[in-house]
Amino acid sequence: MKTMFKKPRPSPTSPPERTAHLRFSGLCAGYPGRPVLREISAEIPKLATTVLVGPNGSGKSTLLGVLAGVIHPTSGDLHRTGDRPPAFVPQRGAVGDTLPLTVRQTVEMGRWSERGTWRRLTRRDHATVDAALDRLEIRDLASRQLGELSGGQRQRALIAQGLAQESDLLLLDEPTTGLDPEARERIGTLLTALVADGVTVVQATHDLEVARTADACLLLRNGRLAGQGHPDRILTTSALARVWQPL
Ligand SMILES: Nc1ncnc2c1ncn2[C@@H]1O[C@H](COP(=O)(O)OP(=O)(O)OP(=O)(O)O)[C@@H](O)[C@H]1O
Repeated sequence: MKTMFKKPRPSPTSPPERTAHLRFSGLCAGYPGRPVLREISAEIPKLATTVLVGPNGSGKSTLLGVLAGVIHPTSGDLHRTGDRPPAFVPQRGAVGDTLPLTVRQTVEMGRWSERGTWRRLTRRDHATVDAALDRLEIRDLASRQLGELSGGQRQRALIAQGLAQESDLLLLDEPTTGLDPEARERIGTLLTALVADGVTVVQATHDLEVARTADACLLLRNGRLAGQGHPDRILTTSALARVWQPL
């Protein structure tokens, strides 16, 4: 697998196109004894929101894991622009309720990749953590235990941890699942604002309403790409019926 971090230089003769933040081809990945992603080739546009849509088990989380660098592809090429590692916000359910961590400690973990696990946080790290808490409007929850929070509050703490990484690529696994409409809208508004601030956002979602507001969509079925492009063009009634029909 090749991973490139340099910004591609546009050729003066190439036609204008939306720059890709990530580009991958022939990507295969999975778990020991369980291949999941099969020959996926697609692009994630820079400074845009992209949704990964597909039935349970279609490979959305696995693809996010590959883009985050936590799952290594078994074959294929992955090219990434930007010089900071991606920030990955896992599914809320994947984070233990019983972890003895406060909200502030959870968000501080977002500085570990920069600072190292056991090094003291600098004044700048603390300022970054405070800014992330403020952005998610959870500064008043900073000393509460993660396990005592509501689902929406915990989700905001995990997103704040992602923001504290100060990456230009934010990957989120179902950030709005199980949230009430107000919490969902709050997160949607935040993600749109992040794009305006220079962040490329990719989220896996089951929420077709959220998906239709994205700039781009990758539709997955059984580990294969069933479509990519603007949600209006990809999430048609017939495509959804085809993708959701039993295998
Ligand atoms: N850690 C793991 N070890 C083995 N198999 C796994 C593991 N995680 C996921 N799988 C399997 O990989 C396949 C794809 O799972 P994945 O979580 O990527 O799908 P998904 O589209 O995100 O699903 P969902 O919508 O249910 O979250 C499934 O068959 C799943 O059982």
